[in-house]
Amino acid sequence: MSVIASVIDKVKQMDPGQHEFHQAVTEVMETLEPTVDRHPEFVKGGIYERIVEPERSVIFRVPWVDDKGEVVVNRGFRVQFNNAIGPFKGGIRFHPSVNLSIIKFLGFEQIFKNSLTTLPMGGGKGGSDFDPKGKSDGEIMRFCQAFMRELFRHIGPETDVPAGDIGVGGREIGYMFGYYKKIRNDHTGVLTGKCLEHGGSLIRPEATGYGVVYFAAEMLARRGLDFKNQIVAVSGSGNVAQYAIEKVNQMGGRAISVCDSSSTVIDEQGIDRDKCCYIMELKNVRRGRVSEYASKYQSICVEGKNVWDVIREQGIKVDIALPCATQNELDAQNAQALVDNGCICVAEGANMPSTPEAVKIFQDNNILYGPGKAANAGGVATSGLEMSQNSLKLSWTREEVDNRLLLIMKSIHKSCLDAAAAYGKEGDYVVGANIAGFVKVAKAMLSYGVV
Ligand SMILES: NC(=O)C1=CN([C@@H]2O[C@H](COP(=O)(O)OP(=O)(O)OC[C@H]3O[C@@H](n4cnc5c(N)ncnc54)[C@H](O)[C@@H]3O)[C@@H](O)[C@H]2O)C=CC1
Ligand SMILES: O=C(O)CCC(=O)C(=O)O
Repeated sequence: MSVIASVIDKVKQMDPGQHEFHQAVTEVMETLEPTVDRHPEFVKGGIYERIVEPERSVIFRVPWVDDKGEVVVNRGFRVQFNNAIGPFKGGIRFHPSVNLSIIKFLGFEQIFKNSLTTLPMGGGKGGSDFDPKGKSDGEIMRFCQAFMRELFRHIGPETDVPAGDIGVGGREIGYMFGYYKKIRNDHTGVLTGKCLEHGGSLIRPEATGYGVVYFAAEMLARRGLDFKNQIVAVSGSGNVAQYAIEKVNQMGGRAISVCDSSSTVIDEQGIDRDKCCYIMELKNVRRGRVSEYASKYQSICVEGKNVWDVIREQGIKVDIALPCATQNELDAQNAQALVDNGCICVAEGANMPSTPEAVKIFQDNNILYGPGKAANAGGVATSGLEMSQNSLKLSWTREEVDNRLLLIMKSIHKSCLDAAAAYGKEGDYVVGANIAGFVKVAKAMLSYGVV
């Protein structure tokens, strides 16, 4: 049995039931096969076995008091996966589905994504099964403080630097940072995604959504295409989706969809600047449901279905697909429908949103397919820029950060293509992203000896 197959087997045996983690490991490991012959030193150094095992996983109790005065207990996680090239770095997710498998898959992906950014950041991820939906602001604050009451002892600006993810935005980062500062008496860059007033970076809120569009534009340019007049389907309606829509509009495309966990809205006229501002206010301030959009603007609203189901069922024509909601949201049936309807490009704003079967369909049909770890790396890259500004005690302008983001996305795109070509898989962004991200981390791990 090859070293790769035996590593995948061992992960499945050691961690039965961690389906998302198995999926992420299998997807990455299978594409690393060509590195085995090229780098016998990686095999000898046990790199393949070591890279699938987190440095450490912390699981902790998060007790807090709700508005009725009752004690609620949630579970907290921080998986510090790999710090070979820099401090552990990756977001925190608050969602009822969170478990160890999901946090491990996200932390594992983060290793390669962060390596691709060219910045010195290792991979980690955290979160809780806490459900922010319907909670008051006071409850959110008390939960964030309770979460940080344990997390603080595991993180630090040179150790592990968390940020946001699903259910964690500027408000939550503010509550967590405020509590960290209070109990450590230390105003330091221990979290990113902070508000501007306490050390955040301009463009960080926009970075993941803008970055995914910059990445897609690079892919399209290879075929002499761009965003102008393209019909773009976006899923989700949170941080990544909102700024992806904003950038699609700026680049002359027409974004036609959003969704949340209750419903999907399709607006074939296009979600223009004003409608996008409405969604931002609805989601970030009023914390309402996307179905409200349909009572304000002429559009289709379908309850209980995601964007990709609705697009398939209604036969809606889409040129570019940007899945920006959550893992495994886009399955084979919906991928086939996109292909059949003439879709030319899929760039993932979310982490692992396409199932393995969907990815195969995109690749078999020569669709420009940009996997999340490359296409959505602009968020963490800009977090890296926030860390640099915090260390320098400086704030860069909006233009400066946006320029750096654009250059980083171009560089990630090139690294993917270069690595794919170097390993005999010309044009394959999946192979390219995995190998380019992996080789740098593997070399760093090797240089430390067996630790
Ligand atoms: N925020 C960031 O900087 C980055 C986020 N990502 C990924 O992007 C994705 C979205 O994250 P954010 O926009 O930050 O989160 P968010 O919490 O701001 O928004 C998530 C959106 O997805 C929707 N959603 C979640 N689960 C869903 C489901 N089961 N069905 C339908 N809709 C669902 C939510 O309703 C919400 O609109 C996640 O996969 C995250 O890991 C990736 C890189 C960076
Ligand atoms: O900005 C960060 O550190 C994390 C972003 C993130 O969670 C991700 O890239 O999935």
